[in-house]
Amino acid sequence: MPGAEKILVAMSGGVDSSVAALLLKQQGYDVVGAYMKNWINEDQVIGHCPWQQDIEDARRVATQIGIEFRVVNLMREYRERVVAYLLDGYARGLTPNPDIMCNREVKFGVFRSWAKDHGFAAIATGHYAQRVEVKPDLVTPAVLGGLNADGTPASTFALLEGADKNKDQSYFLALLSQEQLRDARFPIGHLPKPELRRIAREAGLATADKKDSQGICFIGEVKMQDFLRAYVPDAPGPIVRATDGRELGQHRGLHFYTLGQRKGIGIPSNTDHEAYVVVGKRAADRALLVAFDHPDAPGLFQREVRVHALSWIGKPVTTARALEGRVRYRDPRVPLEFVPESETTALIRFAAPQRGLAAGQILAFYDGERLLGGGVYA
Ligand SMILES: Nc1ncnc2c1ncn2[C@@H]1O[C@H](COP(=O)(O)OP(=O)(O)OP(=O)(O)O)[C@@H](O)[C@H]1O
Repeated sequence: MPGAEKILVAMSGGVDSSVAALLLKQQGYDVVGAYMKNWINEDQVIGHCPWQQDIEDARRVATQIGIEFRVVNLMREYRERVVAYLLDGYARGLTPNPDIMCNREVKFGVFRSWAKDHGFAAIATGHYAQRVEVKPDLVTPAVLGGLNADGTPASTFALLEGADKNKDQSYFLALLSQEQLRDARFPIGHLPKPELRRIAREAGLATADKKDSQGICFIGEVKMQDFLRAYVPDAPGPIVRATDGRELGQHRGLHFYTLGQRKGIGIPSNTDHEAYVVVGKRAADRALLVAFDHPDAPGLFQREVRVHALSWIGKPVTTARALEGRVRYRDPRVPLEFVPESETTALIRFAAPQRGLAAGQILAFYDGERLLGGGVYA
């Protein structure tokens, strides 16, 4: 009986997860709310951290809804699995994606395990994404993560974009596995945001008018630049114009820059008001390569790219086929040809050249609004 299912709701202190908890409670589930304490600025290196306020907000909402509330301390795991990945990536000249890694490793990783260990059937979040059951025969049992006791394939789930296309967060779930999705619930994924706010106000939730969170997952309001300044040593080098090799200035470290970046390069535009954009990094002399922001700037646009660390939610795509891809959060899906080269790598041919595909970032694959999986730009 679904009414008896125990669900642990990840409550961030924001309005989306507040409404997620409310809806599950109204649907008759046995709901407990939990705030994940993942990153606290013990060293006071970085100023304002709103986590205490967030815990208070989450707790107040839990009380209003009438559910138990806990704080789960995952700081060690977060440091090991997300901060270490982040710092290692920057040290290697990549542009990591901590939000996506945090979802795979922490929210749907250790937090999910914690929930299962404590007798919960599933975890829920306030992501704008939709989980739907699909026919078992669409996915091989090996991918499903198991068979039922009678030998038939266990249920399979697909992940669809959130119904509110302006808020869709499926991109951030691109590296989830079938097993992780099986244990996940997205109670607000079918709602348009204005409707969600209305529900929150009508229920008088303390977070009804709280503004949406910004910045990277769990590092709270801290901007990535401040985080890097505090945790990665400076490694200066020249800023070089890619088109003619002319040195234009100095930078403090390649980790402050990413392919396609225009803001904060520190080199003024020329007299025609043309802006510089980052087009590459040269490891040998730590040069930051820049060019005027034109479609033909060397290295800025790519029609072909390789991805590695392929990850699939359902059946892996093992033969060349036409798919769609989202090259970054909030970009529209674009057509591409997926050409597998091994189990974990593929060559991607975009129908139209794509701008600023930084090594270390994630390409998410879609079949229409169904998220299939993702890979990391080489
Ligand atoms: N510190 C946290 N503790 C518990 N759950 C969290 C935490 N941070 C994020 N989450 C969960 O992950 C979901 C997506 O996180 P994100 O940071 O993108 O928030 P959001 O979309 O603004 O949602 P919200 O309005 O609930 O904060 C949240 O809705 C919540 O379920």
